[in-house]
Amino acid sequence: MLTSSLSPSSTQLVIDVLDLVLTQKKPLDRAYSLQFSGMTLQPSEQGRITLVVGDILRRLNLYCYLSDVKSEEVARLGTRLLNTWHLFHQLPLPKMQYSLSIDEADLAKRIEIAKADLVLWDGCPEWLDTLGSKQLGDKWPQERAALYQAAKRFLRTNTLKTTPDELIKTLAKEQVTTLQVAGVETALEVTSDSALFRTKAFKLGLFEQQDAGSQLVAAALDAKPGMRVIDACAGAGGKTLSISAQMEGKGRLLAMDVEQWKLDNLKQRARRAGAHNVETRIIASSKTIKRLKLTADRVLLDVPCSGLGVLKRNPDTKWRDAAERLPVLVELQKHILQSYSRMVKVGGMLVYATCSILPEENRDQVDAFLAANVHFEFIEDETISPAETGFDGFYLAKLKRIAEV
Ligand SMILES: C[S@@+](CC[C@H](N)C(=O)[O-])C[C@H]1O[C@@H](n2cnc3c(N)ncnc32)[C@H](O)[C@@H]1O
Repeated sequence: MLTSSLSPSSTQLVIDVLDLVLTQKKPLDRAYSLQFSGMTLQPSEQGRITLVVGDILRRLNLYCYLSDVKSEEVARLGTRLLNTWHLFHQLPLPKMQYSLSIDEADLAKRIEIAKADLVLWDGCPEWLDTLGSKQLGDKWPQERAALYQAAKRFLRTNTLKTTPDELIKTLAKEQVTTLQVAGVETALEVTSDSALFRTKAFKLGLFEQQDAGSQLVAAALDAKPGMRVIDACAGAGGKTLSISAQMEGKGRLLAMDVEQWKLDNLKQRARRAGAHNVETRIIASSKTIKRLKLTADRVLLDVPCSGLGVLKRNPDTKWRDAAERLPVLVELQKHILQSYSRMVKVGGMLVYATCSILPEENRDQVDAFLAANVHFEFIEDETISPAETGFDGFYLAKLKRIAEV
């Protein structure tokens, strides 16, 4: 958390970013790029702004209650929200020329009331609490509390170019301090406030920023050099690059997606990482999948999902009603699993994965698939719990094809 208050100009930037997200419904990363482009902000100040925006979005309903400001009033009453945020975190108020005052006695009363309402205290919207309680039962309160914590920063060592030990030393020379992460071989946790993307180590492709949980999902694929591997929902390639390193850059790794701009981004990242065995292919129609029938030793289906495991990193998702989108996503996941599983060869393995912790998107999907596809066998599954690991939340299931049909 901050140890000094925001400057007046940074306070205004926080209000402007929040307004873009909450009133104009822009995704958080888009709001940052709209707000920061063309500005010459010190990386440290940019870091402080993103820290405050992130914290406010993770517990928006709490801060709105404490300041008596509605989320849609942020442009007009944002100074009161920000003053409240500073007082709540025991920081001096920002020195703005004009700002709305706070009744400190009323704030103290509100804090006591909020402490007694754990759903509010954990910054959880009602729709999410209902969904989480229904699907996770007793496990939900601890996940709900974990999901308002700030996301830790993790790196994945690019083992095509270096080792975790070497990377720790290389980064230390650039004033980036890191720690090894127990149980995740390639992961380092960043413990300094450094701007990672400006380091020489990043430009040389020695690491990628990737959550430790996401690294575990990619590792579950157990891809070996020389195999034919398909990452069928590759996006911008977070897991693809990790898989390429597992394969030591040898064999064929096909990264597919329905969005070309993501694959273009992936190609650039692959070049920097020296991941020369990555090939990209747009999924233009069902024919793209049919042509690859029974060809792959490994298939990763990192399907589109509610993203409810990664709310620490994407807290704006909390304030869009994802419950409405859930049935559509569940249908799409079902379709992808049924149709894309055709690409696995006999004896090959499929990994179905989400960044959700909801059983409906996870084990329920796998069980329904297995019931309808006796030529696949369940190996094992794992839910990576934010509460238990401190990582983002993921699910992965390993399935083996035992016959053609
Ligand atoms: C969870 S994201 C993948 C993240 C990526 N694997 C990573 O590690 O960075 C899901 C991806 O599925 C893609 N997608 C959506 N519909 C799809 C479909 N019908 N077939 C394949 N990919 C799809 C999305 O464009 C998105 O990039």
